[in-house]
Amino acid sequence: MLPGPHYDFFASKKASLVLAPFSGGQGRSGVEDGPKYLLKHGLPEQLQELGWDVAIEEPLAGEDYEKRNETDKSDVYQKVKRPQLVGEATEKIYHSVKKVVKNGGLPVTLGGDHSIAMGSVAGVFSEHPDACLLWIDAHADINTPSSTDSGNLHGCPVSFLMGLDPENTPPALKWVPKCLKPNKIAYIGLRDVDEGEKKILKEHNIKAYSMYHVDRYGLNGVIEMALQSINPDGKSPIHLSYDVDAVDPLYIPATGTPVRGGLTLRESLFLAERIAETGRLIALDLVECNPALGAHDLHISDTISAGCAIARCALGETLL
Ligand SMILES: NC(=[NH2+])NCCC[C@H](N)C(=O)O
Ligand SMILES: [Mn+2]
Ligand SMILES: [Mn+2]
Repeated sequence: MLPGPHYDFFASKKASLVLAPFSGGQGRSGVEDGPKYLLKHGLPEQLQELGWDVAIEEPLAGEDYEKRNETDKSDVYQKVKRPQLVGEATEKIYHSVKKVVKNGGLPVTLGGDHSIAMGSVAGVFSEHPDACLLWIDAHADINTPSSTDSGNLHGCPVSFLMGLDPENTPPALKWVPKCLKPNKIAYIGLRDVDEGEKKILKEHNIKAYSMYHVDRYGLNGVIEMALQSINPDGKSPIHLSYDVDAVDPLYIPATGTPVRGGLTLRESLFLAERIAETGRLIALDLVECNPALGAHDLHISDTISAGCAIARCALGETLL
């Protein structure tokens, strides 16, 4: 039977915006201003308008991570850049997200770069070990400390959550629990995957849908296949980790590692709507908006307004 429109996609409409103004997972400053811009654009009010109770959590308040990012050049472990900084920040985010979930809220973690998902995903999975993860991204972010070329930790969060390279894990990241099984993650939107990452994806038989698959089967088809593989009975809670660089830079230009040939704006929203429709969404990350990388104001407002729209769609805007 085909499901028609229905009501009540979210058990309780309590959301917490978990602010993660953090840039230490990569080298381009400005991404730490993502949360500030999203708030200024009215995200909290927009979600309230949709009937959500909106709280704000600031796990990183009171510590100047940006300053440390500039000054502490000794924070390197083998090839990995700033593990101490990333380790501390993500652990704080972990505790904050875990608390939100424990109290029955839906955490919307606003980055910052994608390294912060080590905190958000670990926080969600510690309360819901049966959850599954949809990773929307141009990149696979599954490099290990051994495979990374750039040394940037925003290219590695998935490998830490899976515990792929324990011998080379920097001490400051040892707190990250091995909580993600390879059959519980699927990717959509990939188009810039490193050779080492391709090997890892293949070795663990991870469901990875690239833009080729989006063209081949249509986005809806790809979402169905992804959900079928990570959530076959449709009962697992879903964590949606949304890197805005999955979207074509025509629509979201202000991001640190843009790659052409991405999702259209409409596709990017449909994806969020389709996950909302499952009624299983329990957490959302929205990462990699970098207002400093807009060439002019229109780039910034396009990026931030599309980011807000993705969050609204994931939280049910276009459902009844
Ligand atoms: N979250 C992101 N935008 N990640 C980009 C990662 C790029 C590249 N694969 C790296 O490991 O450095
Ligand atoms: Mn990316
Ligand atoms: Mn990413």
